[in-house]
Amino acid sequence: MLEPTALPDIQTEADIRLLVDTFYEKVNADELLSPIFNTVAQVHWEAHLPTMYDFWSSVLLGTTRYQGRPFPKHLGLPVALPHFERWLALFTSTVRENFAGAKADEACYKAGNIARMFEFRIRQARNPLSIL
Ligand code: HEM
Repeated sequence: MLEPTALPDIQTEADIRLLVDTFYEKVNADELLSPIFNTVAQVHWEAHLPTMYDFWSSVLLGTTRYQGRPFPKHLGLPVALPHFERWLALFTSTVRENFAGAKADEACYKAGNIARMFEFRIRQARNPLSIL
């Protein structure tokens, strides 16, 4: 029987770029998320991808290149729970298809926490009484 090929963990900037590039390829092929990025927000990918390399490098490798505040950029988007569930499913599958190890687990865990937090804060901003 063939042994499955061992996947590397997320360790280098090249790994971060692979993660981000592969994830946004999936996003751009996704019928739910692609219109949000490409039609609604009209994302300038040449600028967005390097921002996302910086973000994930800061989150996972401890560099401090990302200095932004991501939540406000999401507040006005027409997104709700299904979009965040899809976003997380694509992110998690990207990680699991390319990496394995403690950092890969951490990437999925942190992405899930941030996605749930964004979804909650958007819902709360739209209907502040919902928390009562
Ligand atoms: C429904 C799910 C999501 C959608 C549709 C979405 C969409 C977007 C869009 C349209 C932008 C703006 C790009 C631009 O500046 O042109 C953006 C920026 C960004 N997003 Fe998301 N996003 C989602 C979830 C997330 C999650 C869960 C995270 C973190 C784990 C995240 C992290 C970021 C970051 C760091 C930026 C860059 C903000 C900046 O310019 O400083 N996004 N996103």
